[in-house]
Amino acid sequence: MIHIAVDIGASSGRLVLGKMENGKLVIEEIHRFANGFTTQNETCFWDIDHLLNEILKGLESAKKLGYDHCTLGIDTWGTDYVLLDDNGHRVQEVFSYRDKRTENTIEKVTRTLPKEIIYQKTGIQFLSFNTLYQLYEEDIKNLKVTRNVMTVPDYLGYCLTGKKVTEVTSASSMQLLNVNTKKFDEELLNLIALSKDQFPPFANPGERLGKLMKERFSTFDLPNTEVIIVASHDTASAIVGSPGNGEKWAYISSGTWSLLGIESDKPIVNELALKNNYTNEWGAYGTYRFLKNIIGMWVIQEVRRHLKEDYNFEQFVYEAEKIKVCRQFINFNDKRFLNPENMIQEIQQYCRETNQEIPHTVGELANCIFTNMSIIYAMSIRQIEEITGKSIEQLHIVGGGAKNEFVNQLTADLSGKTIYAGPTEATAIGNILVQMISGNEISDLQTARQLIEHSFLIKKYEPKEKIESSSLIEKFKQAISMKEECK
Ligand SMILES: Nc1ncnc2c1ncn2[C@@H]1O[C@H](COP(=O)(O)OP(=O)(O)OP(=O)(O)O)[C@@H](O)[C@H]1O
Ligand SMILES: C[C@H](O)[C@H](O)[C@@H](O)C(=O)CO
Ligand SMILES: [Mg+2]
Repeated sequence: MIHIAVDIGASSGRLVLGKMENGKLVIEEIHRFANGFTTQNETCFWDIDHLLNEILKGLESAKKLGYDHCTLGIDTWGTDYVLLDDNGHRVQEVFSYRDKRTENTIEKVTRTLPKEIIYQKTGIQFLSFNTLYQLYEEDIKNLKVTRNVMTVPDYLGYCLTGKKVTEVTSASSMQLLNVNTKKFDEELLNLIALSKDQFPPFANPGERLGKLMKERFSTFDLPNTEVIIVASHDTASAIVGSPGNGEKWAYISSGTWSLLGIESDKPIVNELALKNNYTNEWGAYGTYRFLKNIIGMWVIQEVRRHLKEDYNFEQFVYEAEKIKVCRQFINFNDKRFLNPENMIQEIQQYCRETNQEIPHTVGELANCIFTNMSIIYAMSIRQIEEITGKSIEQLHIVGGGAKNEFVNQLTADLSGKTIYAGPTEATAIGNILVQMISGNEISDLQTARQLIEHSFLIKKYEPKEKIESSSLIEKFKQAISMKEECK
């Protein structure tokens, strides 16, 4: 049986075909396209119709390759949503989470319901763009004509099949689900004037969504395509696709964001987790994604966009490696880096404000980003160990960022952990594996992960250079706290 993963991240989308061959999982990328939001009148939107079109182009490629029988799973980035009217039409364009309208919404909402209570209820980290805050800022006129609120992957599934569901791994990131009752939280819904009936019924990864609507997609249709509900939040699929084994592993899903955390069989909701802003998003098969959003490779993507010359990511790594020493300490998780006008100028301005050397060259900029990212990774690993009281032995870095050898080695050196880098398409792989488990081709998650280890190249990095990580992390902490005081 052939399976197709539709995996759409914030910077790129792809359709990846997966099948078993000689006891191994073999994948083939059949279509890739760029993704990104557009800014009109200072408002940031996704082009959802473009995404749908690209999915159809990918299906056409599959058909050209001779496939006519497959299952299909869709995952995308999280927290954004689509409002649908009574006719199933979009009420408005789909906002990007980087839109500035929610910049100060957490403060507004938590005046009514304190952070501690929201965290006790949801176990979800406070990010300015969680769906809760986006819906809080929504135009009431639009909400009045809204029949359904759907996440982006669920909406794309609806466009293909006509079936509406609320898949739980994406839904949990809304910060509207109660982690204790496992239902929508009425008090949170009241804050945004919505009722639970406006959300389609819950569905879990592995359930069947339905066949492609033939009447709508007659030219693109593979005659027997069935859409399977996968872990539709791309991070949840990436974690399914991470070949961790045992109890002592952590992961970084490294793409536009870096999602660093552990898989837990129960939510971890306590004071320390709240203080350090860790989330308990729901994962596939009853797991929890205890993790933290780190700003990730978005920073280098934006530097690349603003450079006059065209650089590729290999060149950034090459140039960064030439400069060994860390010259700046920057808290890239500060909200000023979420969507600045010009990332290069924002970094330089931060350095000016903090009396640090200003990075100018491509190598200096890349080194400063990659080094600080590795420091944040090492610090976060320590935080998780402190919160859980358990030590981590292996760190799996998956996603496009796993190709960054400089960050991989530096993270090993700074954290003292063994790093396993790859697969770089862990998200698409996790998407495919859920389809395979659903079709009884694989028995369970553990077997799926063994299959990944057996099928893909995973590169190991041992801590080698003795870096005074504690002193570097201390310097970073000091620089950050000085900056906090300056605010
Ligand atoms: N050859 C390379 N060397 C180093 N880094 C690379 C290379 N190729 C890609 N990357 C990194 O991978 C990132 C993109 O990763 P990926 O394709 O997993 O992201 P995505 O799926 O679009 O985003 P999301 O996090 O939303 O899923 C780039 O920003 C870049 O930093
Ligand atoms: C906002 C991000 O999309 C989200 O938190 C993250 O999990 C993601 O989807 C990364 O692709
Ligand atoms: Mg991705």
